[in-house]
Amino acid sequence: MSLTPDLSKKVGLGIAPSPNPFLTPRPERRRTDPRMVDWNSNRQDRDKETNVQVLLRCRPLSDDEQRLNVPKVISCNEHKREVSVSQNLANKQVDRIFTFDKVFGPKAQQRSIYDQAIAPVVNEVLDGFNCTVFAYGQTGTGKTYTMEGGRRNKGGDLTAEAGVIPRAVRQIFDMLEAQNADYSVKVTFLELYNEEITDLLAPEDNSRSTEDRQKKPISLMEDGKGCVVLRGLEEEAVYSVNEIHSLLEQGAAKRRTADTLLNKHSSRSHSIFTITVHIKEAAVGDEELIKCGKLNLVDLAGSENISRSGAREGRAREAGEINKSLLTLGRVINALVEHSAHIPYRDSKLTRLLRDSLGGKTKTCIIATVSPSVHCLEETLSTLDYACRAKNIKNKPEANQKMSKAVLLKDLYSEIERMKQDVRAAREKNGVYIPLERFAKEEAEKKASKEKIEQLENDLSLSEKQVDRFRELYLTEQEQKLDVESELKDCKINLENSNKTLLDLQESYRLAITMLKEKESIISKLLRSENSLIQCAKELRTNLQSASEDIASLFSKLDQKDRMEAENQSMVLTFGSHLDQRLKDLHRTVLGSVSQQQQYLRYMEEHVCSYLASKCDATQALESRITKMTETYTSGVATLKDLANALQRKASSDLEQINSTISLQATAVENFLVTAVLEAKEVICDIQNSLDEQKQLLAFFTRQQEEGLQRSLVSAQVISKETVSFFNNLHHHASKVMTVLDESQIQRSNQLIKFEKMFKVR
Ligand SMILES: Nc1ncnc2c1ncn2[C@@H]1O[C@H](COP(=O)(O)OP(=O)(O)OP(=O)(O)O)[C@@H](O)[C@H]1O
Repeated sequence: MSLTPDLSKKVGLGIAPSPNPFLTPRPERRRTDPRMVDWNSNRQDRDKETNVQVLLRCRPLSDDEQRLNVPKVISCNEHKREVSVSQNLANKQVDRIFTFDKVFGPKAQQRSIYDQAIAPVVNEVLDGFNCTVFAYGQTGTGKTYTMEGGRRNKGGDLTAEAGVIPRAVRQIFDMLEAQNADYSVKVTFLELYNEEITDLLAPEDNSRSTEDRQKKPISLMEDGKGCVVLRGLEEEAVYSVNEIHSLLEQGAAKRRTADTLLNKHSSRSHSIFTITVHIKEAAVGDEELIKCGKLNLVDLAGSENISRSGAREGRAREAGEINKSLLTLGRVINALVEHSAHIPYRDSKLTRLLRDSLGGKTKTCIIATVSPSVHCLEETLSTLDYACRAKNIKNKPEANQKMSKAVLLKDLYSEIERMKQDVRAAREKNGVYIPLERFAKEEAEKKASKEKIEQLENDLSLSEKQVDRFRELYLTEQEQKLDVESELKDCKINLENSNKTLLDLQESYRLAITMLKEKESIISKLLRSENSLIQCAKELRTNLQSASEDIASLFSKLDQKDRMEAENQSMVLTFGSHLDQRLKDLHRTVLGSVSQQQQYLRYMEEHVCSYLASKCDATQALESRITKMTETYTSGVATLKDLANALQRKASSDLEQINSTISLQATAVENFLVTAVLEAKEVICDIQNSLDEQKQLLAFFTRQQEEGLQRSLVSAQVISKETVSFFNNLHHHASKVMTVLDESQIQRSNQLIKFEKMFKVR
């Protein structure tokens, strides 16, 4: 930004001079003057592009916000130079991260911001550069707090809350004093309100009304070389920090502020405080050089959401103007970032004033301020996007050309001389107070004008004739015009009324739209919750239906179970009676078979006894016979022995007789043996027969026994099979009933869990 105040009117008259004060000529003259020495003509320096530095400062929650527990959506990481914004988009937590050249969180102190970010900029000013620091952000986020500070500084002492401006002033003076250099410091302080520039340092004209005083306008012009000239802007020479502070307070008090919903002391205008420093440098040969640097400190009005700031009518128009100029600033930033052929600087006075700071030769630093509150999320995101884009703006900072002191002094002296002549003429004469030389010059100009006037008079008489002709025409036209005018007046009144109604309507329309939107959102929320309720009710109904169905099925299962149990009971009973019957039958059969067997056994016993008795008799008879035979045999053997002896004694005479007797005896023995054998055979046969009989009887008894046993076995098998099948059936039924009961138990517990869950959710 190169703001060039018009020096023709003032320049620090009446202020006590410093030990070595000097005043600089108009900067526009400096640029064009061929006598100036370009001591800084360093090509590399010229072509060096630097990005605009962007800092981000997040203010702490205000006392009111803390009391209301307003949630924070911003978190700052000063170390990483990052700011993250937490957003809730469609029920999703989304974090957006922005990176800046420096980030200062809510706890950052005024001093640390200044030392880290602004002090190096001020050093550049003292090195002969033009620098701009401007604060940008939503209303109430701390732009004025950052630039000017919280509380006013007492005397020359800086308080902890002192902002960028008082600290920069202090640094400039401290450094100049430390350098022990000859210097001059001048300041301007202007306000841009509703596209009108006013001088905040202009002395108050007590003859005017308060309203007129406040609205003393400054015209903004261009010198044809792209430099902005502010005609009528007071440039005050200052010699101490305190002087600047009092000027600042004076100017700040004149700034337009208002109480809005978002800031009790909201600045309604943009303000630019400019400090111009001229420093005498060490002589190069005979030449003494003057270095010039300029620091522009800009506090922009806050961008605001008109409905949220509660601005109405005049305030709303004012906010509209603020937003319009900031919008143009945004368009300029966009055009610079996109390297557009046309940069719309001329679209607002703000961008015309900041032209050199955005894409020009100035070193620029933007402090973007944001609030951490969730209520400011939309504006915060817009500020962060804005500031992020601004990081890409490239400036080509160039140090101001140094001037030789001789040239500067010559210019100053001639300026002073001209002013002195004016003062002298004013003191000495009455009437016209101008020097003779200028009087002669003006007389010649007057003569030329007179000649011109005569010629013009001739032209005028000719024209007058023409005018007469036209006058008639004009009169008729006039009458028509009067008619039209009265109509127009009516129309204007109507139009004004319509405009007023339109504005009212627009306002009420806007209000209605916002109310409608709010209502729509409430209705849509209600609809959504109604739908979800209906959905829940439907789900509950289906759940209840399924539950009642389950309960019915449970009941039917219980009935079935009862039925089965009754059936089982009756089955058990019939089985019991059946079993009882069968067991009785078995018992009877067993008893019958036992008695039969006993009978058989008794019969067998008897039979066997009789058989044994007969056998005993037969054996005894056989034994007696055998005994007899043995005796007979023994007697025969003895007889034979006797005979043999007799025979032996009779010798061989009786041999034949003996032989015959022997053969008789042998035959008798043989016969006896045959009969004995036959008898033995008979006995054996009898024994055999009786044994066979016994065998057959025993076989018969055994068969009968076997059959009886078989029958009882079969009936016992049948009974056991039936018992087994009955118990299997019983077991099967019981397991079925158990599984049914288990299933129903699981189902019921699942349903109960579901119900519980559903009721918990609701
Ligand atoms: N970093 C901070 N620390 C403490 N208080 C702050 C801070 N920033 C701002 N504030 C306080 O917040 C309030 C609003 O600040 P300020 O007036 O500076 O906002 P602004 O951005 O200039 O608003 P507007 O654009 O409406 O002028 C003031 O009371 C100020 O003291």
